[in-house]
Amino acid sequence: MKPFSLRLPAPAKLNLTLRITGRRPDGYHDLQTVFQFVDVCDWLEFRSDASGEIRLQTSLAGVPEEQNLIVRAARLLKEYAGVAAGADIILEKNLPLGGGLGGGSSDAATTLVALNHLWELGLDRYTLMNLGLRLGADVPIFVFGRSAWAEGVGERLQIVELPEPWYVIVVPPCHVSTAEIFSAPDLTRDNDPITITDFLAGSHDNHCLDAVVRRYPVVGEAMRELEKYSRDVRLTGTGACVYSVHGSEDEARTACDDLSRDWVVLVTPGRNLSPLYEALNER
Ligand SMILES: C[C@](O)(CO)[C@H](O)COP(=O)(O)OP(=O)(O)OC[C@H]1O[C@@H](n2ccc(N)nc2=O)[C@H](O)[C@@H]1O
Ligand SMILES: Nc1ncnc2c1ncn2[C@@H]1O[C@H](COP(=O)(O)OP(=O)(O)OP(=O)(O)O)[C@@H](O)[C@H]1O
Repeated sequence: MKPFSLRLPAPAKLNLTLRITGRRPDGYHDLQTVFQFVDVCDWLEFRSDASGEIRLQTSLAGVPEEQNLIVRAARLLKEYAGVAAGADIILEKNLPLGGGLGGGSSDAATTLVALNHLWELGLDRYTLMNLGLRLGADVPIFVFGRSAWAEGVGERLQIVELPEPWYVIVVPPCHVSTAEIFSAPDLTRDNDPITITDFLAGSHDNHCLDAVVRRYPVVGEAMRELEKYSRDVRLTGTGACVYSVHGSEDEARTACDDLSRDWVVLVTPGRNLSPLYEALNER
């Protein structure tokens, strides 16, 4: 029977490496990155109705409805598929803004996937990924839903099976604008490409790191704190979040408990299958 409502997660992602290999005429950058999901999520509830309107109830202050990626995703899908129905959407926002965890992009992807179900559109994942790319470079990976090696602006995706370690993520008290970092004069834009094998052998650079730390010293401070608990500490996306990699849950929870005295900290396992598709029982 046709479902009337759906409640689904919009998980965060981590960039396990982020390389900038060139700049395009439109100002966007060619990247190489590896995405993995984590178990920290926004939650969205969708109800389809006959109103024809898209309505969003949200705990997210400061983002006008017209600019909210959830509303933009719903309208884009409605227009693309010629849908007459409407939807009521409730957002429970847990992911930090401007954190490099891709929260807004993940909300948009969950919206595309959920409304494709509720409106019974039958669009395939590839079509939804292409629609998502119109909303942002990070949307396709969340529709794809599997940990991946990515090239292009982040939309050319290839599944990679990765270890699923525990991560401790520190959320520094600042918001980093992705556009600001990608337009920074001091960003190196002509780095050599690597292969997946290089990544798996330990090449984990994030080419945005220096530009971010220069502008937001507190991000560097957070990394130094994490380095007390792990030798493997990285920046996700253009920040602000930084994370450490741990072999066991116990080790990660100990670091998290200590760091929580002074920082906002999340502790979570990595996930090769997006919690979105886990909830839908799809792969
Ligand atoms: C840094 C990453 O998070 C890595 O996963 C993403 O590439 C960013 O993805 P996103 O936030 O969805 O990015 P968008 O909303 O498409 O773009 C935000 C801004 O970042 C810059 N941008 C983004 C992606 C890219 N490959 N090159 C860029 O130069 C553009 O100036 C753009 O104005
Ligand atoms: N549903 C949404 N959730 C969060 N931000 C949204 C949403 N809709 C629009 N935005 C806008 O997008 C901006 C970036 O949001 P987001 O939290 O995805 O950044 P991010 O985690 O740095 O993402 P990325 O890793 O993709 O750069 C926000 O500052 C906000 O203005």
